[in-house]
Amino acid sequence: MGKRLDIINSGGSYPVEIEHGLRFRTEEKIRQVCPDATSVFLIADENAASHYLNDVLSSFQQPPHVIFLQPGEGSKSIEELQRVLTELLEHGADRKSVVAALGGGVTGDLAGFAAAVLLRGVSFVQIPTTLLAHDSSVGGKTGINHPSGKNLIGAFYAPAAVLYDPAMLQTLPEGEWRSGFAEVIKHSLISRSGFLEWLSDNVNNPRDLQDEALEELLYRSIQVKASIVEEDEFEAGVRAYLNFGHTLGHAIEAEAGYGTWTHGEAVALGMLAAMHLSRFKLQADLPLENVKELLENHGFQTALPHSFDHQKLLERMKRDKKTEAGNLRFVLLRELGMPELIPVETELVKEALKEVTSDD
Ligand SMILES: NC(=O)c1ccc[n+]([C@@H]2O[C@H](COP(=O)([O-])OP(=O)(O)OC[C@H]3O[C@@H](n4cnc5c(N)ncnc54)[C@H](O)[C@@H]3O)[C@@H](O)[C@H]2O)c1
Ligand SMILES: O=C(O)C(=O)C[C@@H](O)[C@H](O)[C@H](O)COP(=O)(O)O
Ligand SMILES: [Zn+2]
Repeated sequence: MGKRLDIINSGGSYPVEIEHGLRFRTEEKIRQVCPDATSVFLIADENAASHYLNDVLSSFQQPPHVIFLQPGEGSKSIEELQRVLTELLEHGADRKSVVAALGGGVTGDLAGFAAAVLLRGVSFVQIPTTLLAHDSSVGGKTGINHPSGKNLIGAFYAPAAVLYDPAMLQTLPEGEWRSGFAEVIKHSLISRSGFLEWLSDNVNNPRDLQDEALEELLYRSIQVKASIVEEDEFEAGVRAYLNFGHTLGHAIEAEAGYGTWTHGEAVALGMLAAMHLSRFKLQADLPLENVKELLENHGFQTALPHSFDHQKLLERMKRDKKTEAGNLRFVLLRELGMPELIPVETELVKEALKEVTSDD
């Protein structure tokens, strides 16, 4: 049992290990990739820590210093970054210290950015505890939010290792399984690897998957991401495809107030809007109703509530990192599995917003 991928990047490569029970071997695994580490600092989401911190700590001979993070998107802030950096410095972090993130995407993004800027960079290890973090822990995007928009401050900073123990997902609330599954669906829609077919044949509810089947799901979804980030680590081209659904998704998250919508819920609606845009702009013949039904079957909201002001969403979208010279660019699908990054006229975006807005 257990699976491993090695992600090749500009720094060499790093392992992504997926194995039930891996949390009990955390120190050994960190030492394998950082043999001369002077100390380990664990940045831990409070909810994840309440279930798994003792297991992780039991793997250490010398217990690491633990910095707790309050659960929620609000922790991806400049204030929390400052607090974490201060605590790392006050507890003697040096250039050979290792920062390890125990939690979901929020913890990984914040801790990774702290590791990237602390003393101009210390080693970083991801210990993901959510389904969504199969996406966020791989590829080296780290960062925090700004009141203007999601992830507007950050750095590409690859982990030294990703230590994924899927047994830790068992305590995830329903909505967090759903949120993570949106990124699984995203990977399936942008890839021609047969993942979409595999998913519909093998996964009814990700929560019901037993040990090996869950490892297989994570492995296959990470494989899609890995092949893209290996080709384009710093998003000069094809990596933007991983942003399918995120132009509107990020705008929804920021406009609703960080944490009101989960990342995955917002991305799911963003994917539907991007598919409408693909119809308008590329005359793409996409199975939109099937994808909508798939999302509904997994409990996603597929209609944008009337409370969202379309003009405000548009203004948010214009601050997206893909925007160039004020022109919105979207990841569209020419057909399933064939994403492209395309400039889109504001009028078409308004039409797509109307298409996804709730009738009642
Ligand atoms: N860096 C990237 O490439 C990338 C990719 C996708 C998403 N993201 C970012 O990731 C974030 C979302 O990540 P997330 O969905 O993991 O959210 P999260 O980190 O906020 O975790 C979701 C919730 O689950 C709780 N939790 C975590 N692990 C748990 C466990 N094992 N048992 C019970 N509860 C647990 C947390 O306390 C939190 O309440 C967003 O900020 C998004 O922008 C980053
Ligand atoms: O890894 C990537 O590249 C992604 O775009 C993955 C996304 O799922 C993720 O939400 C990412 O944080 C978005 O990046 P951003 O550059 O749009 O902030
Ligand atoms: Zn995402």
